[in-house]
Amino acid sequence: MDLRSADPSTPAEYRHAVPRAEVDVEHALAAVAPICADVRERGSVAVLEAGERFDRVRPERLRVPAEAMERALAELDPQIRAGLEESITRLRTTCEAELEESVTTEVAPGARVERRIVPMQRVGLYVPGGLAPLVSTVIMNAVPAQVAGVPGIALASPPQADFGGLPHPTILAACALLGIDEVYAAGGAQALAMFAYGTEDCPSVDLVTGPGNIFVAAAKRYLQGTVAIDSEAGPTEIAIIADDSADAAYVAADLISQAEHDPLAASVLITDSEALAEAVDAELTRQVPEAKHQERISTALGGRQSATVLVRDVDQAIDVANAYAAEHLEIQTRDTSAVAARIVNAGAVFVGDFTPVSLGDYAAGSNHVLPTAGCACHSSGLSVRAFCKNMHVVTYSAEALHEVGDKVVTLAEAEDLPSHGAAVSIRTER
Ligand SMILES: NC(=O)c1ccc[n+]([C@@H]2O[C@H](COP(=O)([O-])OP(=O)(O)OC[C@H]3O[C@@H](n4cnc5c(N)ncnc54)[C@H](O)[C@@H]3O)[C@@H](O)[C@H]2O)c1
Ligand SMILES: N[C@H](CO)Cc1c[nH]c[nH+]1
Ligand SMILES: [Zn+2]
Repeated sequence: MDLRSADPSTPAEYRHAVPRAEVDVEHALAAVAPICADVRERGSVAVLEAGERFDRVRPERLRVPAEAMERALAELDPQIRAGLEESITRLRTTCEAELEESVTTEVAPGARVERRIVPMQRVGLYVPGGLAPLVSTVIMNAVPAQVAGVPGIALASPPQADFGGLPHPTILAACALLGIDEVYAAGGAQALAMFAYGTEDCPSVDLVTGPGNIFVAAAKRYLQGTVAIDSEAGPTEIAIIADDSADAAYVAADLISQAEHDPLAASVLITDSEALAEAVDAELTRQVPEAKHQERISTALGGRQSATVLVRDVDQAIDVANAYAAEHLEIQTRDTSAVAARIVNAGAVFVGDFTPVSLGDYAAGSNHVLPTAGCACHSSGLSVRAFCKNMHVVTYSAEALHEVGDKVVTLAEAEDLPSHGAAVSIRTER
């Protein structure tokens, strides 16, 4: 990979140590805007036509028939089923532990404020299916939604020309395993627009979640405001902070593992050891030719979005990592927990030699739908919290209102909104 030295200037400028992929969300917006507008205008037929154009297949209908789901589950390889069930169990354990309780506070006698946790009522889950059928993403989207108690769950994944226009059978099988029965054969921006605007086949949703390629990330940005989104979970990124104690073969394997997602995927090594950098490069040279998706991997590793960043020391490595805000950050150094404790910007952090990103992709119990393109500075990885809302439920007794009423009236007068005050005094002066 390209070797760059971190600018010795202020950490704020480290953001530019490694740029994001060439085709970033801004550029893709021009491609997705007309697709979304067309779906808004023409509904399902626009979704089907976009699928024909970009996925080279037109399913008979957008909604996947129940028998196709049942068949897919019946025909699912038992070993894959066992893997999915383990992934579901571990993620469900985490989601149930993270589910927040409603809390009631009595701010004064007879004056109660309840923070009620309420699930979204209808959500649209997106599961990528272009370069690889990401069956694990069905789990990452559906389990937190189900634990949150969302009553209306719809899922979309691209139609596959090899499967008669249905989404990949393992994706359908995972849906059936989880009891998700509202599934659509739609991908990319057109799928998200279908969820956001609704069509004659698919009622609109309150929230869209799930990762995707640059067009999916751009569609999320375009549709924000029409529908809530979880985060821009676009082309995959891995950054690794490693010192000379790291195992170069592990580091190279992890960089390759995420590069195989997408030619636009970013693999970034941040190290204070030139020897480690050289050893990782040698391992990449050895391992990449043996990889099934070596072309896609080489493109990703050779892109401007991938690099080895040479830093002065681990302190500077932490500053560069926090500025870059990777989707996945691995830490393979001495004293990994001390380094992990200083990370503030990352989609998820993987600590130590035996916690590779691939573990989190499938079965760690963490969620693999994570913010990319620097969004980890302000956005979170998908969790049960994304599917819940806080709603204050306020209940005052007459006595409690009398106790605070004059102050409410005073503040209303101060804002020249006297009728606000009158709505209180009509009660307290009776
Ligand atoms: N950030 C995360 O949490 C996360 C998780 C998993 C995967 N990913 C990323 O998701 C992506 C999956 O990408 P994918 O392509 O395999 O599947 P995808 O389902 O995201 O995208 C495929 C869709 O893109 C649309 N499309 C293709 N070319 C287009 C064009 N020129 N204009 C408009 N639309 C077009 C098609 O409709 C197709 O259905 C990868 O980049 C992977 O790295 C990210
Ligand atoms: N690493 C991806 C997030 O960028 C998630 C994933 C799904 N399947 C394999 N990997
Ligand atoms: Zn992955």
